Amino acid sequence: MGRRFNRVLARLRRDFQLSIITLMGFFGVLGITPYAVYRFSQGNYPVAIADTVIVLSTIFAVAYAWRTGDTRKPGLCLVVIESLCATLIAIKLGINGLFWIYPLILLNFFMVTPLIALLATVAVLVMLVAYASVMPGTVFESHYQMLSFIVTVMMASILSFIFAQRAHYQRKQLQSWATRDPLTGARNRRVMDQELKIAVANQRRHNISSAVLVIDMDHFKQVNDRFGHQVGDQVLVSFVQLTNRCIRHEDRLFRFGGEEFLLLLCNTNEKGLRAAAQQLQAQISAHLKSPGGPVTVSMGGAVLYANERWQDWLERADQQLYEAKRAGRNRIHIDTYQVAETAKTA
Ligand SMILES: Nc1nc2c(ncn2[C@@H]2O[C@H](COP(=O)(O)OP(=O)(O)OP(=O)(O)O)[C@@H](O)[C@H]2O)c(=O)[nH]1
Repeated sequence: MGRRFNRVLARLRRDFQLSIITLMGFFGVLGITPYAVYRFSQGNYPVAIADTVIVLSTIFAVAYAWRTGDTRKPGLCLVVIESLCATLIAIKLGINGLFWIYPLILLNFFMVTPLIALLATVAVLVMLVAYASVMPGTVFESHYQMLSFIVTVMMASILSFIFAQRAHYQRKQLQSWATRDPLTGARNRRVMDQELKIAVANQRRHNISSAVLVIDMDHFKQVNDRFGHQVGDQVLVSFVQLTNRCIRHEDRLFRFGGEEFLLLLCNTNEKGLRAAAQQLQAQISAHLKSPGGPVTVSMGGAVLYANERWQDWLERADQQLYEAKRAGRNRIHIDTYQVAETAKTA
């Protein structure tokens, strides 16, 4: 029980959007349920049903987010459903219903991207004003009240939009600082460990094979010594740009050490690994250069075995890199399961 609770807390701490959707859901259900009960007791069924739909859809959205880890779809659904219900409630209750539009604005900006939230709020405003124009005296008691409502809603929306945009940008920047190498933009070592663990889990649960390629610049010290550190840096940056252009969208490049990189290829067997390595090497031979001429790389690769620990998998690829270096550099060495088995039995 205690461990389960700790796991829930850890997940909430790790996943910002999940914690937001949970918090909003909690307060939404807590705040609206008494009103739903009250409206039913008063016989105001359209509003009672709208309140109930809000409560149930909120519970469903939070449960969906927890089960799947996807917060985008339930967030969007909530924004659409709650905007429609809040509009209906405001139409039915007039000024008493209009108060609910303000928490709705906040909810929108917490749940979806700032632009979608702004559009949703404007849509609610347009629906209310259009209805009030067709049926005067239903939603607003006077033109002055309608104008005040439009101005205050727009002010609240625009300020929320600016704040949300800024928070969105800062979160992205923080995420980038925490996960990317500042020089090359490749993913860093911390993310690498996590992604390798995910690949191992995918192998165990879904039998999806993954492969790694450890790539190391050849004689890179000479580049630094002859042309300076800045030129060395530029070669590293060019290498990452070149590699990112060559690999598939789902593959991941990490900066493993100084001039050592790791390429994680998902859903790849030994044949695929070899083909990817050869293609990358051809591109590097053709395009990666320092002022002293072409820069070559050595590569060591390994496909993940069933039930293998990620550290052992990495160790095998590293061993192959070592062999490639020892064999003269500018070459690819791939660890083969069959060969390893044969060698053991021989
Ligand atoms: N410019 C630059 N150089 C780096 C960076 N990180 C590591 N290096 C350099 O990479 C070089 C690595 O040298 P070695 O480990 O001797 O390897 P090497 O010269 O490539 O030789 P082999 O790997 O055996 O082919 C060192 O000179 C490091 O200073 C970096 O961020 N920028």
